Amino acid sequence: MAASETEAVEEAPALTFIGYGAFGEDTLRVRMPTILTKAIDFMYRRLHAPDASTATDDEEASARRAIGILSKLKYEMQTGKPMPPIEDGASDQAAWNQALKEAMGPEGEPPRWWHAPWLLSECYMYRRIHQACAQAPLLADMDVFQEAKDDAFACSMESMEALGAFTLRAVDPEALADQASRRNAFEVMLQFSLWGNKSDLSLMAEFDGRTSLSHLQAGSEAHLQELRSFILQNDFEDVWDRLSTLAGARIDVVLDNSGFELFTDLCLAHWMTAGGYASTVHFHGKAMPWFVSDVTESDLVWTLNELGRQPAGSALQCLALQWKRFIRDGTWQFSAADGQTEPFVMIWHDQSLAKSLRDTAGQGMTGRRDEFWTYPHAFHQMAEVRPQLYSDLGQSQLILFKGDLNYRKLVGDRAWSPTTPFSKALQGFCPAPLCALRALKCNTVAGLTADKVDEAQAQEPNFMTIGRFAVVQFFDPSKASDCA
Ligand SMILES: O=P(O)(O)OC[C@H]1O[C@](O)(CO)[C@@H](O)[C@@H]1O
Ligand SMILES: [Mn+2]
Repeated sequence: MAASETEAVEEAPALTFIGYGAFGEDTLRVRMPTILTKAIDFMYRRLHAPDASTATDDEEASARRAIGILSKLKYEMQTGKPMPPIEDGASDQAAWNQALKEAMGPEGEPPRWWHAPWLLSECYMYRRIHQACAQAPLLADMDVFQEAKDDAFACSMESMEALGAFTLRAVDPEALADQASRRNAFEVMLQFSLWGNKSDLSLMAEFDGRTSLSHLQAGSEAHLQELRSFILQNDFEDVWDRLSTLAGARIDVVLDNSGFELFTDLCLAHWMTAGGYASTVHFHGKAMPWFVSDVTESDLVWTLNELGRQPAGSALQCLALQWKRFIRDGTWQFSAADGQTEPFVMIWHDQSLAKSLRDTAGQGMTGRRDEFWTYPHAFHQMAEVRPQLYSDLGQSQLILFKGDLNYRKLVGDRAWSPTTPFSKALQGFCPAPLCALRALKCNTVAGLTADKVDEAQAQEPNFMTIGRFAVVQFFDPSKASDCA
């Protein structure tokens, strides 16, 4: 039972969105325009790449138009202009424009940059980047953040090798035969997945994921011990108790960042599968490039293929082969199969595997991505806005939510008192037992004890936004009265 559940709890204040504050101001004033500039630069280089020389005049014109659209978007963002509706006719357009409508001013004026809630504003920028790319054939299936993702991946090889070797040892039947080593392995892998969240590219300058990753690789388990003191609420025992009850269950992982964090999540999923806790793992990725480093299905395929290209017999190559087997036999599915969204077929770069996977079509070959994960909505709105996804998640026996943005949506990005119980901050979102694994990068948090808040504040006044503190927070709806 998380400590804050037992503490006397003051009533949550009026539910207002978190203010921008210093960090939010920095995000809107510096980070987001920088990200837009890098996206524009990518588009410009794509337009002038050698293979674009065969582009038709129309294709060139639409790519130039995309650059113009993002340049205008940057001007609008920096001068507090209105945020116009989404108009590319995509399947998520209605949901997006409803969210924008709900953010209108008291006189019905459209939402404006700097005045609309931070969560909506930041999500909206990425949705507008997608809209600009979608109208240009030269850019339509490109990821404007791909280069940043590839760089981060290359810098993580040593950390991945360390964790990869640990994972192979942990999934060995001998290791799995011993309950104590199971518990230790789970604690280590859960922490790797937690701290893997520090490597998030939308923060680029703030804290270089690479340095924090190098810590993880240097004497990794010893270093995890040091990092433990930065976990402000650690419900590990609750999560371990829950996992220990599972056999052949469905476990869901709502992914966050590609690169090292994705690798830590796949290692953890592998261990939970090999340990018999899960017979299927559903991974939920993003339907478009999102917050620079979030996982799209092409990131997932690229990562598996990149790992598969490592030296034969290396830990990374062995893991990649096993993970592709999990996909082929349907043990691992990607994103929720809610029947409502178009299926995507895993496109594999190495044709041999593609052929064998095509031969076993239907066996884990298709997954479904759900567009809800790239809406601006808080998760307590899911049951109403995306009922099929909510009921699909209800089939899960444990859902892991990775990262800061997912956490913000779990607690509605509200200005909670940090000691408000996590269960209350979820505002009725409880499809299944869930665990949030989050490095704090934004000024909203719930479920902490007053002592821990005081301690963190004394240590670091900006503890909520510097990305050095984290939470492992568990919630089991069967133990709560107010579940939807
Ligand atoms: O990848 P994560 O952990 O979700 O972090 C994304 C976070 O970074 C920020 O974009 C800060 O720039 C936050 O607004 C957002 O919640
Ligand atoms: Mn992210």
